[in-house]
Amino acid sequence: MTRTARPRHYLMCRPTHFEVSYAINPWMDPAKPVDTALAVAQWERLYELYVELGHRVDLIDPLPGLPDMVYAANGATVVDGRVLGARFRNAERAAEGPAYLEWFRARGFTTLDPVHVNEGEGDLLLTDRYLLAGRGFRSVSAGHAEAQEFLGRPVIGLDLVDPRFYHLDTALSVLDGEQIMYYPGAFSAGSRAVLRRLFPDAVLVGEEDAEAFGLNVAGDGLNVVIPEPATGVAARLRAHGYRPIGMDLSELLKGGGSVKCCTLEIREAV
Ligand SMILES: CN(C)C(=N)NCCC[C@H](N)C(=O)O
Repeated sequence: MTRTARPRHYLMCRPTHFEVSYAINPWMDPAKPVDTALAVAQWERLYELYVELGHRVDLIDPLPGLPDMVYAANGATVVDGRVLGARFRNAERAAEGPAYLEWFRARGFTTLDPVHVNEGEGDLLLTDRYLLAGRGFRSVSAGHAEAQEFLGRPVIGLDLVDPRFYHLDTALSVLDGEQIMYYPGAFSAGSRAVLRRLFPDAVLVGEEDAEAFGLNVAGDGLNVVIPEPATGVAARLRAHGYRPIGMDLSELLKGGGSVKCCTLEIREAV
């Protein structure tokens, strides 16, 4: 199958203040040392790769005291130029929502400051037809309803059941249009049945690749940027006509995030 790359518009946040000073997911261990300079260098390679691939990348200023702000995907959800702000479950990240929302407000986007918890594109992933919405660990069903009402896309709620895969974007990725890739073990039996029904041609990934954050990827329809250790995902993607590009984001993995987490997609009004 012929795949076509389409330039994307991303928002990223340099990990200037990155550290692991608290633990809100099973990957985080404040006792393990973090090399912030290495995190910045790895992040910069990701930024440069996006620019080389022809994507537009805007930057938001990192704020001291918000080490997880590098995970820009959690900062908002942007569809048709409408920006649904994030409301975080954990107090440690609460100030990130308003910071991201202000960035969009200052640039003239239509914004909504949400009432209910949703952790941006960490849990809300857009296909051509649906807004796939994770819940169970962070975002809640009322947050999904708020997303549907504001963004005008039908929400499909999906129950996450494995704490290692606490955000939807650790367990599922949208590769292009209606093509998704996911790790079935991260979902409840009912949600697996929903996914099979809606996406019979999905690419399925095993536990080892999911654990290597192989579903936390950013694609443009042809190129798919993936964490380097997810070699099984690379092979699956190649077999489906995509061009996987591996990146080393080992330091950012210590906070429980990888490629997709660092990448918020800005979908302008058409
Ligand atoms: C792929 N994932 C999980 C993300 N979209 N974001 C990473 C958030 C990491 C942060 N320490 C937290 O636990 O919230």
